[in-house]
Amino acid sequence: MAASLILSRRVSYVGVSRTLHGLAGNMGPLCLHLELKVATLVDVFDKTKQYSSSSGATKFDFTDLTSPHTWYPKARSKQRKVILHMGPTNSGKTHNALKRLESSPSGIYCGPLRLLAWEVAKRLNKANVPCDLITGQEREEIDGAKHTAVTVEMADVTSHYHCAIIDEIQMLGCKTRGFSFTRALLGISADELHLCGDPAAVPLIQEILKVTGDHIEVNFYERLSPLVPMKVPLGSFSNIRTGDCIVTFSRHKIYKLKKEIENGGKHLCSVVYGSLPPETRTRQATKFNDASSEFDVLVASDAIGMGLNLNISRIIFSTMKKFDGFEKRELTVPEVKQIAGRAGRYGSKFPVGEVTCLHADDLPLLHSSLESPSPTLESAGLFPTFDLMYMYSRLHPECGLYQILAHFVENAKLSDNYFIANCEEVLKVAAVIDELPLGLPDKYRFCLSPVDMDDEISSQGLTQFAQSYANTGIVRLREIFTPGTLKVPQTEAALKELESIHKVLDLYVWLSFRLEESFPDRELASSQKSMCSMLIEDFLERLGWQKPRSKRLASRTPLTSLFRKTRQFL
Ligand SMILES: Nc1ncnc2c1ncn2[C@@H]1O[C@H](COP(=O)(O)OP(=O)(O)OP(=O)(O)O)[C@@H](O)[C@H]1O
Ligand SMILES: [Mg+2]
Repeated sequence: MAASLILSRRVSYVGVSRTLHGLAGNMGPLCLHLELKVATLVDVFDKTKQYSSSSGATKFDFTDLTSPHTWYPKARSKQRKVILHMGPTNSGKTHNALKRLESSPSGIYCGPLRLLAWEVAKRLNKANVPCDLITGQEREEIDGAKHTAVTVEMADVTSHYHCAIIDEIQMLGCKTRGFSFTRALLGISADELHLCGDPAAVPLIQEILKVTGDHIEVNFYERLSPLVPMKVPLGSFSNIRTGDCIVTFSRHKIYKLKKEIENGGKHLCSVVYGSLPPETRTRQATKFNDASSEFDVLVASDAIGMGLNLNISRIIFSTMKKFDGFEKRELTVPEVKQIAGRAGRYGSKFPVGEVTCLHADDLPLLHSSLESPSPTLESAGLFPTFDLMYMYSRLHPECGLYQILAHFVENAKLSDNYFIANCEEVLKVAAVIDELPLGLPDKYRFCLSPVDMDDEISSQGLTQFAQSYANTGIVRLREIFTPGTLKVPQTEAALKELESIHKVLDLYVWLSFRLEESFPDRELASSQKSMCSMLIEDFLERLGWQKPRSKRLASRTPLTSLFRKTRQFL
């Protein structure tokens, strides 16, 4: 497997500030728009420079982030009607907001995940409302579309819409990605802005919007179908039944549980976890949902908490603790509710959901969490815009991006409603990228790419892409990747490697959308990404107990034909 990805140098980064640790692990697929063109920035800079250089004049403090609502003049030019749809999971919040979007002349849906953006684009197009899809790694344009479904980082704050939706708005409190939700909340220019999410976010949103002059309406929702917490634990895997979803928080445990359940000889398990390619997650979910498929049980991590429509009858927590990147801790109330709420989806074949734990000692925490309200959100994430960093860099040309970012993080002035985003992942990339002869916009772009620097293969991939780009201005995929060498993984370690290769290819596609001429092999990267997910899925089907070959084959497309199909794109 390693032969397929030729990564020459190891990544090393030092001096990442320990004070920047946050709760969430990954920065995720970020993409801030560079809202002002560089030429405009220079104009702005020249106007502001006089403040910072002349002795008696007031100094312009670039780290003053106390009025972020003023960063978005288009949104401030009108009074928006902001409609909050607040309630527990499965209460019809998104559905109602989407109804409004569908009937509006133009609009945008902003979701936290690619899977949600895909689902919304599909739903609108099916309803004969042409809808584009734009995520960090996809651009699907439909003729005549006036609607767009995006991942929140891609929200356009320079256009005007009749209707806009920000889904899972409570994520504005997320340590790493929250700032993208804040940006969308403050920056989207729309007549109507619909916000869907947890009621815990209501007071903070009201507080934030006090200064924007927007009109706010709050609608509270009730769950559409009952969710019943069980008094008895599952106890043994022999009690597993069709429609169950077992939740655990490590990849290794997911495979262990899948094997254990399948070895019982009664059920086959689909799996869903964060580092699986999103298209694989969707296909695993589809198999589980399909009543005629043999995959009738799901083993999943909290990646099922958002974004997938699943026919789950019962959620079973195998543990109430998870490792969050820093420590092993108990699940929080919102986490328990979000995951448990997946059982008994309204309109699915299991209209009543049940929830329990594998072990009896975990039941008290499950019950108390389900009965408690989520703690009220206190503040929203914020991140300095590129414009501010660029202007600061003009005054301090000796500073690399790492130093600029660290300066902003340490010195940012914020009002009580905001916290500065956890930039640890960004700083790790900055430390590597600062070594290369690149301008600030390029460095910033690489820093916001969806790279997992804790994954060795991914971080090496990013380093190599950036080095080639800095040295030659053009990055051919074949320099680091040999097509045709991917194989079905035989071990869990090989599977993990294939997932990482998928991430590197995904990163190439992401870069190709921002630096089109320098990353010309998008098609090859995309076809190899598809190949990775097919091989991963093949591994998943082979794992564990196997039904007689003839029956299994009937429900599967032979891998060889998939290979042939993919090769057509090479
Ligand atoms: N009025 C309705 N008519 C038909 N189906 C509905 C209606 N309201 C909701 N649904 C369906 O019920 C399911 C749950 O609705 P929805 O996704 O809007 O819930 P939600 O409150 O946004 O949940 P979550 O917090 O999990 O995102 C969806 O499959 C949706 O299509
Ligand atoms: Mg929803």
